[in-house]
Amino acid sequence: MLRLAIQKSGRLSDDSLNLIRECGISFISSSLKLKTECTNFPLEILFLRDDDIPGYVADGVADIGIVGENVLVEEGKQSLTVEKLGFSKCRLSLAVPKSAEYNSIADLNGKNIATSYPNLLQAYLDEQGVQANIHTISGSVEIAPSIGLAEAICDIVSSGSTLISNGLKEVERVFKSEAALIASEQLSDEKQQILEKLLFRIHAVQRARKAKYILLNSPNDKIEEISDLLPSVKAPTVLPLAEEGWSSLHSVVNEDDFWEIIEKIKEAGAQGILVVPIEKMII
Ligand SMILES: Nc1ncnc2c1ncn2[C@@H]1O[C@H](COP(=O)(O)OP(=O)(O)OP(=O)(O)O)[C@@H](O)[C@H]1O
Ligand SMILES: O=P(O)(O)OC[C@H]1O[C@H](OP(=O)(O)OP(=O)(O)O)[C@H](O)[C@@H]1O
Ligand SMILES: [Mg+2]
Repeated sequence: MLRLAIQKSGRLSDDSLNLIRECGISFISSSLKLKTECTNFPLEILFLRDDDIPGYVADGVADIGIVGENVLVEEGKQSLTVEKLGFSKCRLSLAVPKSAEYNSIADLNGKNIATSYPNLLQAYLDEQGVQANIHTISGSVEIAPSIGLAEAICDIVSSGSTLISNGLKEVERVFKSEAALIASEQLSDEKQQILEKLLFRIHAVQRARKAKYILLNSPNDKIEEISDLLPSVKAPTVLPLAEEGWSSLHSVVNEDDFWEIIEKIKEAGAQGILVVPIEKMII
């Protein structure tokens, strides 16, 4: 059985659990139970504070984990990374009061900066040649300037609304982060095999998230032109329609290119275009 550590409750929790569920893995979860065994896959899930996850995985108490890269790098455990997972995207940024004059990072020389990420911040300040006093606090960092604890802060930003609500402006981006899957360096062969099975499923889910299945009707004399516009896993499927002179074309398109492709195939004569989500994609 492979032990997976995920965040009990917070910004990583829902997406971590959804990913496991989308991999077809079932488990019973309740907010009070901090450990659960999956019913149809050799996986046990531990629900922990996110800061503890890299340490548990490094010590082999948990075999794998899902954690933000910001926490991972802060704790000096980036070597445990297996791969990025594409959710909980955010950045670690420096911010100062909206009214403060700020021209460059040099303005932070000799200033007090409050943060929960002292290592990441120190590395950034060193790189920039700035000497400041770092005050480590564990949360509600955005309050620090307004209570006189610091002149600047360094904290997680996503939409930026927490900064705005607290009268702050973002001035420097220190680190870009997203959720990552991490694994212990001492997995047994058996556990390694389970991890590979899990990764196979994760990749199928991730590929499917980015892709759409597209179905359309095409006059037979336009099949070639439209097929050339459609990317696909191998080649588009072409099926005859009950109406003479028409065919149905099926293919897979990337979500990012999707609107551009639709415009082009419509111009080329495609009709009755349907776009449907894909649940899993194995290539
Ligand atoms: N606003 C956000 N948008 C996107 N991702 C975020 C955001 N805030 C944090 N994250 C990411 O999610 C992780 C967990 O954030 P959260 O705020 O839930 O942590 P926490 O309060 O330290 O939780 P815990 O109680 O587990 O210690 C962060 O380390 C970061 O990688
Ligand atoms: O730029 P925004 O979209 O406003 O997000 C940024 C905020 O999100 C996180 O806190 P969270 O809301 O998770 O609460 P926490 O302080 O309890 O961790 C982070 O610590 C910021 O305060
Ligand atoms: Mg935490």
